[in-house]
Amino acid sequence: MITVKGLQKKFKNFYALKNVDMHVKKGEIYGFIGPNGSGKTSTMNILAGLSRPAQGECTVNGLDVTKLTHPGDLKIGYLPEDPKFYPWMTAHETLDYLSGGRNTGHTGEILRWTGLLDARNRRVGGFSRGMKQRLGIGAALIRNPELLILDEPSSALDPEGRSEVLRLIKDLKGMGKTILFSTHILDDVERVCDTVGMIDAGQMMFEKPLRQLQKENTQPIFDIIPAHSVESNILNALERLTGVVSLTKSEGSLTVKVADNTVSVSVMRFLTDHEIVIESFSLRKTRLEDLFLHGVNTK
Ligand SMILES: Nc1ncnc2c1ncn2[C@@H]1O[C@H](COP(=O)(O)OP(=O)(O)OP(=O)(O)O)[C@@H](O)[C@H]1O
Repeated sequence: MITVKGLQKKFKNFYALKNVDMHVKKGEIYGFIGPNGSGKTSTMNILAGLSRPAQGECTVNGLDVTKLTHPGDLKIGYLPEDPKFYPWMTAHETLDYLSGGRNTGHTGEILRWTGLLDARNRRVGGFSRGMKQRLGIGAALIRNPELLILDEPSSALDPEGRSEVLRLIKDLKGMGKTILFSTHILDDVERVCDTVGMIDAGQMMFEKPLRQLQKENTQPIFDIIPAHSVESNILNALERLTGVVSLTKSEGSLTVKVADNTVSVSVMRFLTDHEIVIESFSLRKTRLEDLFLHGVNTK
């Protein structure tokens, strides 16, 4: 759906984008992450046909965006970082206006889907941030595009508003749409994305399926919470088990560092043999948050 190669963007003498490669596949949710000022909006504006790159190849929906005569030719849905609406229009009037007065059935559907049906006759000027954002997503969908580019759709919202927006993004995927969205909230990426691309200072740091990223960064550490306290001689025996590298005990939980994931079998067997009731047994995953901080700080 989107292929970007060697993308550069220059503002006077400053390169906001130095070398960006991206591949967004049909039907996926792609999370575009990066710290403030890293180049997410600059990239997305180019992809939406709103700005021209200094250099690089950029194909969106089969069209070369560097040769567009009008952004509307792209047939995508675009939600800017801070969507603006006429405050005196109602939600219904806004969507009707954006659809060019066509497709009124679709407008009703969008109002229902975005949870704005009851508020359809209220002026948008009085809408909360979350309502405006949902209206913005609805507006991006008004012409039924296959690809949606959403710039920070959830970042300025409270947890409930974020959950609602993430639900809409998942729904869009269910409708067969392709979604590229930017965010700096890594939890949101972990909740909905298929692929993650990370940009820092105008350069892509990585682009990988979320599952692969999580797998590659899984640490062989088990966090075990026993239901009752475990005697120290049993803990010592557990620490001596083949494959166990170290064991640390803290406030009712055990941190067991192992050589690799397969050691889970003998650790579980040990716990069963010693009739240790456990409340939780989990393999620790490196959170995207850690990767992000690591990637940014070790550059
Ligand atoms: N019109 C402009 N003129 C000059 N510099 C700009 C312009 N637009 C963006 N920049 C600069 O380009 C860099 C990338 O900005 P961009 O808005 O793309 O980042 P971002 O990742 O979207 O940041 P944020 O998360 O804060 O929105 C920043 O250093 C920014 O100051």
